Amino acid sequence: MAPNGDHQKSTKPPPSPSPLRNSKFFQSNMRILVTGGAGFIGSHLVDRLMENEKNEVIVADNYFTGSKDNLRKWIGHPRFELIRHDVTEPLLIEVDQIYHLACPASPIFYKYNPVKTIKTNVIGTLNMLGLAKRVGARILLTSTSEVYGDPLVHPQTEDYWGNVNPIGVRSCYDEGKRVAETLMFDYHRQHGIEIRIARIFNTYGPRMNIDDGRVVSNFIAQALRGEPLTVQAPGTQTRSFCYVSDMVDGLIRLMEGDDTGPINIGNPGEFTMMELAETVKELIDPKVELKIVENTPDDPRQRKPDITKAKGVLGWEPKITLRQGLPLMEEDFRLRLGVPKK
Ligand SMILES: NC(=O)c1ccc[n+]([C@@H]2O[C@H](COP(=O)([O-])OP(=O)(O)OC[C@H]3O[C@@H](n4cnc5c(N)ncnc54)[C@H](O)[C@@H]3O)[C@@H](O)[C@H]2O)c1
Ligand SMILES: O=C(O)[C@H]1O[C@H](OP(=O)(O)OP(=O)(O)OC[C@H]2O[C@@H](n3ccc(=O)[nH]c3=O)[C@H](O)[C@@H]2O)[C@H](O)[C@@H](O)[C@@H]1O
Repeated sequence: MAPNGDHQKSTKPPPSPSPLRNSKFFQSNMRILVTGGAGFIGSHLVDRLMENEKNEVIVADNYFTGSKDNLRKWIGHPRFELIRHDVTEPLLIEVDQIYHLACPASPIFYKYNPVKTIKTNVIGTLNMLGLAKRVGARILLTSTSEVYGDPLVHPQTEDYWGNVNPIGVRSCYDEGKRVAETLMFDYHRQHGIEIRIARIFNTYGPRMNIDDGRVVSNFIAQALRGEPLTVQAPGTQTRSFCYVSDMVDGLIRLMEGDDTGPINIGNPGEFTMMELAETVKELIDPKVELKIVENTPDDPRQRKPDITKAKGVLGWEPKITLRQGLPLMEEDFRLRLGVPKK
């Protein structure tokens, strides 16, 4: 073998660079983890994040209440990865931002296995904070208006500490989220982690599980099936409903802004459950009946966000009213239930 390799000279042209060199994969400059990204809000958030060609998105989800179907348009995309992962176990990856959504959100699901729900909120958030600390990522927690419990202040401002039953059937969720918020601030103060906390108020829209159990999805599915709308007693309890595209916009603004929060993100339009049922009835099927059924323990009697802080700090306010949002959700439910509009 000649050491100078002269006789090895080839007449072949040099190989062309790997096609990956020009692929979008290598241009990405923000790697974002979305835990719970196969769920309702998470999948809409992923859609929005993927619109930006500079983002690479990784979803970690255990599919308890979410589904791969919600992400089907991204599976196989070079800037997208989907991992079956339970956040109660540590996750070792390299990311720049973490949107931490993983947690069952519908009361029927979070009460199904309350010990698992509290583990998800506490150990899951601890694991994601550990990841944020190790790689220096900014982390956003989707907390909830349930941290205000059955509120004695109305509408709720962020400085209200809440009225929460620590030993009730909802505590795995509302106390779990309160501990998650505490952990976020302790990691921020002790380790300098960049944190963001959103207190989300009832959000609705396409892709909610049809049998999710939450009130808007229940009423729409019931109206389309011609079943009575189950208004839980007394029917005078209120909620304020935010359309999912407004919610995603608020979450991204919070992540990109400078304020740690907590910040209320929700639509201040407040309705009694009876008013919601009447609106769904009017829009979908005026012949459908309303049925008063028994309520569940500790159901908050009123809930409405004060969004002064979101307006001032994030320049955010919702754009879609309930009457505009319900038909968009109806359209999606009709498609999935196979009930065409007459
Ligand atoms: N939708 C709302 O009205 C609302 C209101 C307040 C707060 N939030 C919060 O927003 C987040 C998303 O809510 P959503 O309405 O999209 O609910 P969802 O149930 O549709 O989504 C939750 C997702 O988290 C996943 N998940 C649950 N436990 C997990 C675990 N241990 N490990 C990994 N993945 C897990 C589920 O499979 C699902 O994909 C939740 O944190 C919820 O508490 C939602
Ligand atoms: O926004 C929030 O912070 C929280 O709101 C909801 O919890 P909740 O408001 O109890 O949600 P629903 O189960 O949709 O109930 C809303 C109201 O509708 C009533 N309801 C529910 C279902 C039904 O069929 N009929 C009915 O009247 C309930 O009694 C309750 O008063 C979500 O499920 C939580 O994930 C979220 O964190």
